[in-house]
Amino acid sequence: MKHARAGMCSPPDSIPLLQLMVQLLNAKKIVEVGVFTGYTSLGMALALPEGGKVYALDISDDYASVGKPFWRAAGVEDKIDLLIAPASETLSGFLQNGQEGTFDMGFIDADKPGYDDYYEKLLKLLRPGGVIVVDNTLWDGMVIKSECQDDNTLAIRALNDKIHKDDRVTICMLPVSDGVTLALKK
Ligand SMILES: C[S@@+](CC[C@H](N)C(=O)[O-])C[C@H]1O[C@@H](n2cnc3c(N)ncnc32)[C@H](O)[C@@H]1O
Repeated sequence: MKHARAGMCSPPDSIPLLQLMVQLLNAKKIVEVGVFTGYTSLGMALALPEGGKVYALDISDDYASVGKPFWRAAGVEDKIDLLIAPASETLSGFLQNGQEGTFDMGFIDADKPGYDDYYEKLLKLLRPGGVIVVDNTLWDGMVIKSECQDDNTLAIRALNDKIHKDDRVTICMLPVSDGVTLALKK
């Protein structure tokens, strides 16, 4: 909370939701795209069973290293693999090394123009019945304001429209925190 950019940290109400998803899915293998303070990684790792893993992807270790002391203090450091690189490359690497269909859950909370690519790659990486959790899908209400035409808003608006029509998934958009869409892979 003392970090200069603490406003990017996910709000507390997203943590019980993520933890419930981990338990409902009996998840053991999770990808998180966008780690920043490590708060959501910590929340999901605490809900994982022994042997479970969060693959935590971020482009910057400046941000991602903020959470490490908290992961250690909570005893979940060995449940989180921090992978520092552009998330698109890391996800492509997972696909290339045969991990398609092996993940239970994905959580997207990174650069908004990258969301569509992360969504497509996560859909391939998830097993049928796995869930992608997409954060910020209400984007502070800007998604319904036609005057908002910046790159971030356009990217989220386009992905919302695409997911709504996407027959590869069953969806539910929740008005939790800044809008959270759950997309279950059929
Ligand atoms: C909104 S923050 C994530 C907040 C996090 N859920 C938390 O609880 O603190 C977004 C993160 O996405 C990361 N990010 C931005 N572009 C990225 C990219 N191309 N690949 C991977 N991570 C990226 C940023 O470095 C930042 O840490």
